[in-house]
Amino acid sequence: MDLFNNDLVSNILPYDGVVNYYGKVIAEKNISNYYNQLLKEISWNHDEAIIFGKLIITKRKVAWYGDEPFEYTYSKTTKRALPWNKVLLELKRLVEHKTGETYNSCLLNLYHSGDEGMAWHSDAEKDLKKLGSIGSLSFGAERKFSFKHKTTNQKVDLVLERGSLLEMKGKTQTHWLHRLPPTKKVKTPRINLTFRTIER
Ligand SMILES: O=C(O)CCC(=O)C(=O)O
Ligand SMILES: [Fe+2]
Repeated sequence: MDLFNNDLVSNILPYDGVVNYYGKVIAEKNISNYYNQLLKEISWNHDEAIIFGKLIITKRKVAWYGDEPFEYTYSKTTKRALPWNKVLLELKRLVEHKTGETYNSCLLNLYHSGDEGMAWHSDAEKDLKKLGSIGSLSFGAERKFSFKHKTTNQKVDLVLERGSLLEMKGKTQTHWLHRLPPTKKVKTPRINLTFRTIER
C-alpha cells in the first residue's frame, strides 16, 4: 500500500536535488488532535540567533528533540536536544515508514500567524548527515513554501497542507535555498516538524 503510494510521489525539483511531496499522510480525523497535542506537550521557546553580532530573539518558537542530548549549533547559538516524547516518537515512526529513511532528531517550529516565517536558507549545518533526508510534517494553517536555486535563481513553490509530508534529500541543500514566506493572509498558527539525522 505504502510502496504503491510512494511510486506516485515524484520529485518537484527540476534538477540538482530531490524534494518529494507526499501530500496528506495523516488521517483527517487525527490532524487536529496532533496539532493540539504538539501545542501542549512540546517545550516551546523563542529562538535565539546571533546576526551581525547582535542577539536576536525570534517571534516564532522552536524546540529540539533527539535520541541523545545532541548539541545543535545554528545561527551561532547552541541548543541541546530534549528526549523524545510519545507523540513525537509516533510521528517519527510515521515519517520513517513513508520515506524509508531513519532520523535521530527533530527541530520543531511554531509560527503564531502569517506574520512569522523563515528566511531563505539551506539546512547544511556541519553536524547534519551529508545528502541525508529531512522529513517535514506540517500542522495548523496551510502556508506557501518556496525553493530557489542558488545559481540559476529558478523558483519552485508549493502549499504545505495540514497533515502533509515533504521530504528533502540528495543534493537539495547544496544547490537550493528554501523559505517560508510571511503572508498577510494567514491569521492562525502553524506547526512544522523537521526530522533530521545528526552525525558526529
Ligand atoms: O516551517 C517549515 O516548513 C520549514 C522550516 C525549515 O525550513 C527549517 O526548520 O529548517
Ligand atoms: Fe530548513
